[in-house]
Amino acid sequence: MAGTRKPLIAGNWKMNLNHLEAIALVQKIAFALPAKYFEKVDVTVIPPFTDIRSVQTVVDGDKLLLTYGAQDLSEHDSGAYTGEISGAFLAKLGCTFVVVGHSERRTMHGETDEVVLAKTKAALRHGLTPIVCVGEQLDVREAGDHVEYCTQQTSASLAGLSGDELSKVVIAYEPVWAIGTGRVATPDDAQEVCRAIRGNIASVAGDEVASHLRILYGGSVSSKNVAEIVGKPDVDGALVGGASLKADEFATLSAIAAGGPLP
Ligand SMILES: O=C[C@H](O)COP(=O)(O)O
Repeated sequence: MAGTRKPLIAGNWKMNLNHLEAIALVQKIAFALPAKYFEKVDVTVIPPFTDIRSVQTVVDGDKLLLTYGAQDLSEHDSGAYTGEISGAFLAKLGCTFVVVGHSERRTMHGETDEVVLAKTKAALRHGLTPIVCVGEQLDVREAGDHVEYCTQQTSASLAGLSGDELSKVVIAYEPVWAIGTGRVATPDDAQEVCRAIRGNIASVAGDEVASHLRILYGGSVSSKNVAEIVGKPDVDGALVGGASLKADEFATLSAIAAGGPLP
């Protein structure tokens, strides 16, 4: 992580925790992370849609410094799209971030780079910060094509965005083979791809935009490995799945990303 970029720790709860459990978890995380940590790290939680209003109430009521977001949004703003959620609704609920193109949505819901791009544009239209996910499958990694694959996926998922728009995006590199498997990429693996993604952004938007862009790593991040991963120069934080569901663990890894001390 370079000095000019503040690390971001984002806890993607996936389809876990109801709204009552969400309130309890947010309160525990907040209790474990007093204000001093937020000078050095941004911490956000990404609960299911049905929890967001409850999380908003706790964050606003207790004036918490952690932010929150959503796991997906519609590429459309309103209309006959049953089951979809507009970015306008998320903005109204005070969301800061929205995850776009997570590999679970790309794989299970057939989201293409074109859909990811449309959703990224929708997020930006509504003043949300998209966390755009890219990452290779195991066969791509084993063939040694992961760098090219991820830079191409990044280009296609962000195609045509202006430098100003790109400066409002967060990218998350999540090798699919490391998600939920306990098989974490090495810090050097994460650095290799994050560096290439930054270079790719620099080639289309210039060094200034690229040098301010936050690029996260995701895939089996925990308090045991986060220090080494975010210690790499082009890795600016983590998108955390399983370890974000336990308050102590999530607070500890956030504190480590802040440079300590442990809570
Ligand atoms: O969005 C988070 C990632 O999919 C990582 O999940 P994980 O930390 O459970 O491997």
